[in-house]
Amino acid sequence: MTGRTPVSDVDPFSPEVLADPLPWHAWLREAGPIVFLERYDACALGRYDEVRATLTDWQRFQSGAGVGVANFRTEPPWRPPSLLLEADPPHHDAPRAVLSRLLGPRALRRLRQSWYDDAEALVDEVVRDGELDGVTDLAEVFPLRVFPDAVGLSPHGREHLLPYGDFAFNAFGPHNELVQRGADGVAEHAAWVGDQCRRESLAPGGFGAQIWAEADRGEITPEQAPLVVRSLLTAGVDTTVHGIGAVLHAFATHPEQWALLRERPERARAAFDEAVRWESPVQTFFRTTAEPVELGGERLPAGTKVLLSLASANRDPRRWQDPDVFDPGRDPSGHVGFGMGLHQCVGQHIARLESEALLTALARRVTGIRLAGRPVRHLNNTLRAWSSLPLRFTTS
Ligand code: HEM
Ligand SMILES: O=C(O)c1ccc(-c2ccccn2)cc1
Repeated sequence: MTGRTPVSDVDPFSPEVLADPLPWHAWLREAGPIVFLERYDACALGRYDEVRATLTDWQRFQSGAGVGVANFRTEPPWRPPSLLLEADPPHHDAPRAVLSRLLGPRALRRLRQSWYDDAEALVDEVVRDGELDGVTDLAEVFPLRVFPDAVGLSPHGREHLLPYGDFAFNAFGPHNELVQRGADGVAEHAAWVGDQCRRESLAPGGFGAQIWAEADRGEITPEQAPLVVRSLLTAGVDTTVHGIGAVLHAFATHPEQWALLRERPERARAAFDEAVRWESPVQTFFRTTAEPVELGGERLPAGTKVLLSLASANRDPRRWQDPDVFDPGRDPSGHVGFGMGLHQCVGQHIARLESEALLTALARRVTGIRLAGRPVRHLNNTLRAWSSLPLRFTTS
């Protein structure tokens, strides 16, 4: 690195930064277009333009060496790499085409009414005047009620899903205390997840069975099918739980916005995207340079790990007006909370439908939503999450 690139020994994965990353994001954006992180022998990008440009340049900034700190070329991954997330074209193409087809807007019209009904039922169950926990009573309950059924998973053992995903998202970071603490139980969670990916385990008609049917049609191979199912179980649970936690926290801290949502419940979808921009449930991940590249005025050798801070980019004042304001009335399109480009989240429509169904059911019944105590963070190397969100509801 030449002297021009600011060098930092900050640890973006330290408990202090994970608990409150905003000062780190502000420093990163102001330090320059690119910063060298001594501790991880990696570069870091915090500005919207550089993050977006890197995400949309899959040829030079690749995923095949892993999208975490670890470089799969030099150290073995903890599990067989994802056929989507940790793959580049051409290998990425067929698995991606399969999930794009199965998880696209057309496919979700089939689920819409039943997810709306399930959201109404859950709200009727838990919501009454008084207090509840937005995480343990709503954000963790609704996705785990509707998504495993849509995939076709066994009703037994679903408690493995959240800790498995939590470990997977921690594992994109360094082997710190969060990873070490999760390592003890992951084998049992991974065993259950792996078993659920077998054709025989999956209920007919679910996403899992549909993936196996795609293998029968030759769209992917039978060897790939279980790993494509595993992608849904890894990426499709913790993300939506914390996305819903984020939007509930956003409204609880902006009660005037809840009143506006009740007037126009069709705005629920846009409000969720604004919460994904504002909070960025997925904070960071990496790319690896495939060749020497120029970035931010610096020349990076091939094999350089580049940290992309989605959260910092989503609050970059160079791109967003009043970026730190949660404003469901703004146009959030272009946010990088679901990524951008080739690897952009293939499950984003699922996430939007889950959140929209729950928010719409709540908006119908809940006239006021406020914090009823101090929320408690759940620390993870990649995810921005709450472990507890005390809320007070008033109902109509
Ligand atoms: C609020 C919820 C969610 C957020 C914030 C989120 C975020 C993201 C992001 C940022 C990426 C890009 C990763 C990269 O570029 O390396 C991604 C990819 C992906 N997501 Fe999501 N996601 C969410 C929900 C889901 C759901 C519900 C599913 C499955 C049903 C899912 C499945 C995937 C898969 C398979 C990929 C890899 C796509 C590829 O590499 O082509 N995600 N997600
Ligand atoms: O295919 C998988 O197993 C998988 C897919 C996507 C993710 C992911 C990573 C970073 C940000 C959001 N999603 C994780 C796992």
